[in-house]
Amino acid sequence: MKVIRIDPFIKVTNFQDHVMAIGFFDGIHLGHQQLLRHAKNIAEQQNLLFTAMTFDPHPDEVINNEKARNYLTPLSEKIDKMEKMGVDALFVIHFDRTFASLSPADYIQNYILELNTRHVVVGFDFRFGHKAQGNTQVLAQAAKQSDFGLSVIPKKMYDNKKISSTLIRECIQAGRVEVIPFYLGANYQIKAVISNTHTIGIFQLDPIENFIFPKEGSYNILLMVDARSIPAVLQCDRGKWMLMVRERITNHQQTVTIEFLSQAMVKKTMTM
Ligand SMILES: Cc1cc2nc3c(=O)[nH]c(=O)nc-3n(C[C@H](O)[C@H](O)[C@H](O)COP(=O)(O)O)c2cc1C
Ligand SMILES: Nc1ncnc2c1ncn2[C@@H]1O[C@H](COP(=O)(O)OP(=O)(O)O)[C@@H](O)[C@H]1O
Repeated sequence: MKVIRIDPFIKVTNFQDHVMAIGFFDGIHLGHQQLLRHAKNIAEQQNLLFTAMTFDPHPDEVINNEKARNYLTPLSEKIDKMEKMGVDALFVIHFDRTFASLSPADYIQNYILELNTRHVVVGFDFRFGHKAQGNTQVLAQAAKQSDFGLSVIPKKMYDNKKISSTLIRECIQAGRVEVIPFYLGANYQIKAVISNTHTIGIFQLDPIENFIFPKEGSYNILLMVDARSIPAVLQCDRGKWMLMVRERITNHQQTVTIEFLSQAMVKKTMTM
């Protein structure tokens, strides 16, 4: 998969005709997956490239001055997941105040038409352009006028609620990691580094990148390390994440993947 970063000083010209899914896509949850699969199908039917367009950082970091925002999928993780969804090229637009002030019409002209997009795929609640003035109706009008295709994907729900990255963030932050597969289609995963050994079987874990962490507590997890998947317990106490593993781990100071399964009932607090 090609990753094409776009900022106001980079203009992409002569891009191959393609079908483009647009959105922030934090988490690539089941709603996003439905949308991306639809775009992939159309690209295959029409023999076009399958692309996605996302933004970095999140508009709220720029517009609402939200500092050090955490993500379900920080950009590198999102790139991995997009590749797994079969995306041929991912446009990553540097989201800044200049970009945010583009009108819906200018966004369509500069970032849809000039990129040779033949078909656009968005969700029912997609908004774009200055003050989020553009919506699917504006896009539908432009599609008619400028002769590109448009698919608007209906709301994907679970348990009568719209599947959304906000909902998933709230569940994780509340420690309800066991419900995440219903929304994400998989357990919630983060990447971290085993930084320190305290006593045999107890290690300190330091987050890398800006992943959202569950609230303090104890969690049953799977630790992916040394090409193994090891059941373990992760406990957070006063901001420090400690890992209790029964098996031998040699891979210190390396990046590991932690998959959250459920909250653990741990009576005794670990001693550090
Ligand atoms: C050209 C452009 C300008 C935008 N300007 C604003 C803005 O002024 N205020 C805002 O809250 N969001 C703005 N957004 C963000 C969108 O509302 C929306 O969050 C973004 O397009 C990602 O779509 P999604 O949230 O459906 O994934 C803008 C988006 C685009 C593409
Ligand atoms: N549950 C859903 N069903 C259908 N489309 C969705 C759903 N959630 C998001 N989308 C669409 O996916 C794209 C990315 O949306 P985004 O705003 O990043 O997701 P979220 O609402 O989860 O934060 C947008 O086009 C949006 O309309």
